[in-house]
Amino acid sequence: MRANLSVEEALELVLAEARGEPGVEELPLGEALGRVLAEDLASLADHPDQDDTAIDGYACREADALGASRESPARLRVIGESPAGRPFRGRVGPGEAVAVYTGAPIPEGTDAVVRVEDTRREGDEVLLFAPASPKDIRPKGDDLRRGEVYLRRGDLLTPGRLGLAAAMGHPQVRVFRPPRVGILSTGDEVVEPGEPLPYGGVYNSNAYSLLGLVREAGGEPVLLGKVEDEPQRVLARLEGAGRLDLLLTSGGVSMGEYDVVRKVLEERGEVLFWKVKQQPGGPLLLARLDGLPVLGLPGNPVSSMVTFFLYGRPFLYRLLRRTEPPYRALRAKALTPFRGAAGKKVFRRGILSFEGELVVRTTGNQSSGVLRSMALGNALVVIPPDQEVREGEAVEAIPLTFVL
Ligand SMILES: Nc1nc2c(c(=O)[nH]1)N[C@H]1C(S)=C(S)[C@@H](COP(=O)(O)OP(=O)(O)OC[C@H]3O[C@@H](n4cnc5c(N)ncnc54)[C@H](O)[C@@H]3O)O[C@H]1N2
Ligand code: MOO
Repeated sequence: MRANLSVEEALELVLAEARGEPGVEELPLGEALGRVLAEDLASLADHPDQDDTAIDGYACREADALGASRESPARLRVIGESPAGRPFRGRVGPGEAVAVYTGAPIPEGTDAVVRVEDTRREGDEVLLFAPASPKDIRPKGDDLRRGEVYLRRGDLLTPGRLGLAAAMGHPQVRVFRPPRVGILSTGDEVVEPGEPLPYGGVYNSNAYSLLGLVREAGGEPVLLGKVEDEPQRVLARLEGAGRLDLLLTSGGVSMGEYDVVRKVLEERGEVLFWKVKQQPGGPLLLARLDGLPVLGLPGNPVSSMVTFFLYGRPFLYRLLRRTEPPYRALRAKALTPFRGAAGKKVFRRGILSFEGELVVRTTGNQSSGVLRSMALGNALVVIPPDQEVREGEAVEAIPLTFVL
């Protein structure tokens, strides 16, 4: 077992465990928002499928209205119209024009359009007060070309990408099934919300904050409840959980004597590392139990969230072949000081906002037991080992919400 790793070393070992293949299912487009594509998607059509007009107006030959103006308008004969969806099928000759509407194909024989505001209709004729121009013609395939891949395996289906899949002509898409992530809580003091709180008790917040983080990262949380003190029971609980891609345990990874999960992992599985030079989340543990990767998250509510975010989320992104990174760091100006720690990378909770520039301020009490910091904050402020951040200095801030 390795111990006292840097954040980077620990992440590498966690990612090396992400070897599974999530299943694949086909979904109607309308149900695929927030899912991850399991296939490359090529366009089934050109868009536009013909040269078309970007404006309402008249299509004609550019040569027929050169130099047209209020004072000397060009006069053309209107031989038809081409609304979107009912294109004009004939051929347009010299001195002729066709009324066109945004999105309609450019009629054969024309090479320019003039906007309706620069025209006046007089019966069968139209007066053009400005030259017709090719600049408002959108060439065939301007947006999408048939056969070209615009969405890739591993792309998250955002609203824009759902629309793009539809624009390419796909009624359904193949997406990855969300990896199943077991969440097992430990600790005799932990009780479920709704139960009476005994002396020294604490409500099980970790199960729900982790459930949220797992779902946000594209996984399917499987709540496994709380384990009692016997190793056999822990194993039985896991057997009843069905196939899992990752197991999260919360609590019982520090120095305590009463830690049944760590005992099970040490005796029945293989502990790959324990302890990372970071705060919060220092006692993080990575193990394998019958081939199942296990992240032993520290019990403190902030620590379990931060460690899942920094390691569990990248693990799920790797399984899902995600094309975007699991998080991005931004540079912001610190409006409050942030304390660092000797020999440890520190992740403080901050509120990131734009006030003429990106700025970040502390959420207040930074104790690992103060979950309010994660509820109030929207970013982790990263302080490298042995450093401090003073007010006004630039810091690295990682938004906790998804940034494309
Ligand atoms: N002598 C030492 N003590 C501690 C060390 C250390 O290195 N030496 N490390 C500290 C750090 S850092 C952390 S983080 C915690 C990690 O502790 P455990 O993972 O063993 O977790 P517990 O002791 O079971 O609980 C810690 C804390 O979190 C609360 N908790 C636990 N589970 C839940 C839950 N599901 N929902 C809400 N809150 C939970 C628990 O009541 C404790 O208050 O250890 C330090 N100690
Ligand atoms: O490092 Mo522990 O994770 O403070 O709270």
